[in-house]
Amino acid sequence: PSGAVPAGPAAPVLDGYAHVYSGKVRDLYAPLDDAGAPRDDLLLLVASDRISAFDFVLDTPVPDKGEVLTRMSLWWFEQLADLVPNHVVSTDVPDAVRGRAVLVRRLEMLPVECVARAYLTGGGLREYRADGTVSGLTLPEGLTDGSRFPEPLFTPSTKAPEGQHDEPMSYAEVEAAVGPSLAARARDLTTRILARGNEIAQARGIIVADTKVEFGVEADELVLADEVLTPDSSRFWPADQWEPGHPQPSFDKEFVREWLLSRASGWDKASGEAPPSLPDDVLERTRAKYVEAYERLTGETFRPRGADR
Ligand SMILES: CCOC(=O)Cn1cc(-c2ncnc(N)c2C#N)cn1
Repeated sequence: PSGAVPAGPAAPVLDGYAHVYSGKVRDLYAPLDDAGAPRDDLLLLVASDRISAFDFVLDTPVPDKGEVLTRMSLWWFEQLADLVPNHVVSTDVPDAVRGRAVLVRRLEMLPVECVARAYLTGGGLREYRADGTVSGLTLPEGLTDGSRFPEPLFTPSTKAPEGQHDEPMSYAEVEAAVGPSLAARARDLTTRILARGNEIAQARGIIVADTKVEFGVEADELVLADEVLTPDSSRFWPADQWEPGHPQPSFDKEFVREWLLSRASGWDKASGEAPPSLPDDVLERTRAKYVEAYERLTGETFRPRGADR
């Protein structure tokens, strides 16, 4: 395919597992059965230490990022267990991915990126400025970058092929894709997950501006899959710096973005070329932000379990 999206480091080979699919920063495997064939009832979801910025997967991993975000997602699954069942089976995973992989039930996934937004920014802001709506929903006048919505909005999108941007989906298109009942359930759950996420996160100094969740279906019930309320699936903003009217600083990616846009990087974003490698101090400060978000949210000290990889 054209475009400068780098292939990124190949997914590691895992004994006893078949590689199924790689996203920008995560890899999916199927466990092999005794006959060496991929099982069809389980998957291994592995979070790498890769970080993406400005739509590029950077070539310098952030130490412990995969483990911190896996542990954060597992914690959120627990916090949300009263609201929605999830796909988690176990964290008994190979040493090579210890701490940053989860064994999950393989589900029939909804063909919808279930996005909810509590604040106006990014693609939603562009749409609002163009025609006063977000995903077909009419909004009050006078909103600006970073404005908080009275209630989280359901703004679903398609699952675009690798390397392309997701396209907004109207609610009617979601109903056509999954039926009115599952569409209503998905909208209700996605907005409640973000509302609950902000109740918990804002009490700990973090705004979750928006989030993307994925659901599978099991016995006509929606099951929360993928990762949930992490800085990779959501926009995390430091609550004490929130000020509508301009782009908000990212809780976790601000150091990476600032350095890449600074003269020090020698990178010209407009060139379309892949960004340069990040210096160690930017990697370390970014790692510290992921650890800080985890410790603030969970109240637990982050202790790496993963073997030195
Ligand atoms: C590389 C990472 O890609 C993804 O996580 C997106 N994705 C999720 C599935 C999935 N498919 C069946 N059952 C599941 N429980 C899941 C999950 N999670 C497929 N792609």
